[in-house]
Amino acid sequence: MKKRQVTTITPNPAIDKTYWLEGLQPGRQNRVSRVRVDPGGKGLNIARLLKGYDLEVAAIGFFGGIIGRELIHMLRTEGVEITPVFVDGNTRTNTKIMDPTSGEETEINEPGPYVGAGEQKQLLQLLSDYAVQSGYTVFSGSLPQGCPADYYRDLIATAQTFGCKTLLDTSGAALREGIKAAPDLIKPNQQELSELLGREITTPAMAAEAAMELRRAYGIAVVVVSLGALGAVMASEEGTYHAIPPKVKPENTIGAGDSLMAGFIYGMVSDRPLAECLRLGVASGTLAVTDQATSVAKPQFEAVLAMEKRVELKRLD
Ligand SMILES: Nc1ncnc2c1ncn2[C@@H]1O[C@H](COP(=O)(O)OP(=O)(O)OP(=O)(O)O)[C@@H](O)[C@H]1O
Ligand SMILES: O=P(O)(O)OC[C@@]1(O)O[C@H](CO)[C@@H](O)[C@@H]1O
Repeated sequence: MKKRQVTTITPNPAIDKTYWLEGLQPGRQNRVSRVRVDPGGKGLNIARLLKGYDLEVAAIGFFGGIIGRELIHMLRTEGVEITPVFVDGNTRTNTKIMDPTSGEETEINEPGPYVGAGEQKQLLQLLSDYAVQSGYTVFSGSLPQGCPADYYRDLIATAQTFGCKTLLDTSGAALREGIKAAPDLIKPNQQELSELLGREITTPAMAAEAAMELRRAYGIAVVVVSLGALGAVMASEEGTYHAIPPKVKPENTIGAGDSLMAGFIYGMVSDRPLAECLRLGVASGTLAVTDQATSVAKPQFEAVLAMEKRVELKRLD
């Protein structure tokens, strides 16, 4: 019996600083009307959400400087078990600008501190310690400077040797290389999928076709493609599905993908059929966009269950 249900791996965590600013003017002085600060980084968002959903979860990643220590403090205050690999330099601050009138969201993400080969090895070792105790390992977000594009491939291969299920949510070269390790699940969004395949994916039907193609080409058991307000499609051995969310008023869609992942993982951990995991994932993602925080400030599973009832599930194959 594994001690922990889920371990999330966040190589490039962040503090998210969100500004509310009407009519951003590049090249001019801009004054914001409101600001909020949240812990950020995809894997840390997933860990906080899963903790809020009452799962046994641990988080590991690279942290540095004052911001890194502040971030660890914020997470521990919420009761998230976190084991850092410390690096020189400062954990990044990612700036998000919300325009309340247009609804436009602008993201300015820093590259993160430099992570050397020794620290990369330390995280690999730490992952072995956690993978042996965990049912699922979740690899999320961009890689910091210094990490090669195939770093996730090595991490995933290591977790697989301990019989862990591996889930990957990243973009660009890290995604292209990471899928070569055949993780159990990937969750690109529409843009990440288009970039990966080198062609524009614009409809749920195209996304479903592309998801099936990726399963076949790389031996990935489950491919979920998130499509913003259109929900998400999934290709799996249990069928191809589209989960469609209800219409909601979006407050902040940043981190919605992490909430989708958290809902989906909750479903997997509780042995639900994959179509139900997708429905829970879309419910959790949709709930997140109604919250002003990047991801969700105070995740509660009862709210996900209420939203789940409003998500329509369609079989596509
Ligand atoms: N405008 C919206 N209305 C309703 N639900 C939404 C909206 N935007 C996102 N969602 C929900 O959140 C899920 C994930 O959204 P999205 O595809 O934007 O993820 P993402 O691009 O990976 O997000 P991020 O990288 O910011 O975490 C969707 O599948 C859907 O359930
Ligand atoms: O730069 P990355 O690692 O791709 O994304 C980082 C990030 O934008 O993702 C999260 C939302 O999903 C935020 O908390 C965080 O700032």
